[in-house]
Order: sequence, then C-alpha cells, then structure tokens
Amino acid sequence: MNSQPTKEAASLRGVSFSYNGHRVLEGVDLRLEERDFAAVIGPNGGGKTTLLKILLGLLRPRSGKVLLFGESPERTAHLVGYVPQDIHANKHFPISALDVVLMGRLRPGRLFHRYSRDDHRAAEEALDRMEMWPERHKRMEELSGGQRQRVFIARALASNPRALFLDEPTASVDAMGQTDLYSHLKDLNEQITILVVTHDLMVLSSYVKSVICVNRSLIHHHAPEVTPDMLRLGYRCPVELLGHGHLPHRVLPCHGGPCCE
Ligand SMILES: Nc1ncnc2c1ncn2[C@@H]1O[C@H](COP(=O)(O)OP(=O)(O)OP(=O)(O)O)[C@@H](O)[C@H]1O
Repeated sequence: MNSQPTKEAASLRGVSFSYNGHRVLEGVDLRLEERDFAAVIGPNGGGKTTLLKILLGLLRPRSGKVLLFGESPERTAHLVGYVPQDIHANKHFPISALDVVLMGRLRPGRLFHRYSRDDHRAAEEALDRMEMWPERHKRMEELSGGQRQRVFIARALASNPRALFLDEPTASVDAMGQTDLYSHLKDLNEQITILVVTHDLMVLSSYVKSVICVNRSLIHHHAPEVTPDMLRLGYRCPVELLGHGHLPHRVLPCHGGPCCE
C-alpha cells in the first residue's frame, strides 16, 4: 500500500488582502499539495488573480502567512512557472517562438547575457514538451491562439519549475485548442503541480484533481466534480453546466441579477 505523506507545494493561513481599502480576500486558508492539478474558479473580481499573485509573492497580504515550497514566496517564486492572464497583448511583437521561450531562462542580474548551451537545451526541451519545436522559428503573430499559449507555457517550463500557475490560459483559444492545452497540462501534471484560473467549467471534471472556489472567501474541494452547491457558492447564482459526465446538460436563460449583465 502506498501511504507516503503528500508534500505541501503552497499554503495560506488566515490571509486577508485589500487594494486601497477594498477588501478582496478575507481570512483565507489553503493547502495545495505537490502534484495537485487545481482549478481556481469564481466570479469576475472574486480575487482569483490576486490569490495567484499572493502565492507568488507579487502581492503581500495585509495579514496571514504565505508559504511556497515551505518558505516565503520571495525566496521560492523561482520554482514556479507563471503564465499571466493578458499575455496575448504582445502577440504582434516581432519575435520568434524560440526567442520567447529563451526569455524564460533570464533571471534578475542575467538580463543581457548570451544564452548558454544549457539555455538552448532547456528551451528545446520545453518547446518539445509542448509539441512546438517544429514551429520554433515562426513569429508569434503567425501562430494560432492555442499555439501561442503553448509557447508561453514552454517559456514558463524553460526554468524547470516544480509548479506551473496559469491565469485563464484558454481565453482567446478555440475549442480544439483548449482541449489540446488541457491535455498537455495533464501530461505535465505527472511531474509538476498545476494551479489554473479558469472560467471554463467544462474542463474541470475531465482534467483537474481539485477545485478552489474563490469569492473573497476560499473553499478547496478535493475532488474533480463541480457540484451545484459549488457553483452557487462560486457564482452567487443558479448555474448549470453543459458538459460530459454526471453533470446536468442544460443551458439556462438569463435569470436577471448582476451575474447576467
Ligand atoms: N491593482 C489593483 N488595484 C486596485 N484594485 C484592483 C487591482 N487589481 C484588482 N483589483 C480589484 O480587486 C478585485 C479582485 O480582482 P482579481 O483580478 O483578483 O479578480 P479575479 O477573480 O481574477 O477577476 P477576473 O475573473 O475578472 O479576472 C476586483 O474588484 C478588481 O477590480
């Protein structure tokens, strides 16, 4: 019997955060285990991106304790590959996929160095893992939304991270690209922890291992199912899901209220 204790990748204890007095997270607790594949869901403005930034040490909470791989995130954030939300803003930048991935090897103090053989090997491996090596010389604007996102994930992988945090990676990716992207993430999850902010509830039951509902409070469900209660809690309105499996297959008409605006 395999009874090895699971190791902690990240944790929050009693964390509260406000932007200029506007409270976004209130006394939240979280324990993310290594090799988890967790989806962060919740309404717009619920605090999902803020949560990721706190875990990465990009924002400091007003109170509470944050640990990333057992230490303060300022010391360990380099162990996490981060794919932020608005990365598509730069899609017309005239740069090849390979150049983008090589940037994942840059570090503070190493900004203007020549890439080493190890840097090139790591970039090749990362592009290969995302099945983008054949496209390495293409400019970013020549790639589809899904391919571009795979390049950005390869960039995050180039530093051989122990975890990957992604903020809405499938925004501006077509349906086929989304499935493809999540399949890649599932493969990566055999080696690394994955935390992904998503509004795409359909992917949850097929790919993820746990679901984190964030809406000022935080509830971590250690199961891949999305339950009606979870949706009500996350979205403050009755939602049903169109998808495969044991979930209801019905699209509801708009029922009024701020969530339908
Ligand atoms: N830099 C900032 N300064 C002030 N307020 C901010 C800042 N960033 C976010 N907020 C506000 O904090 C709240 C939470 O934002 P956050 O981006 O964490 O939510 P989210 O759940 O990721 O939303 P979305 O699904 O729309 O991306 C929102 O009300 C947002 O307007």
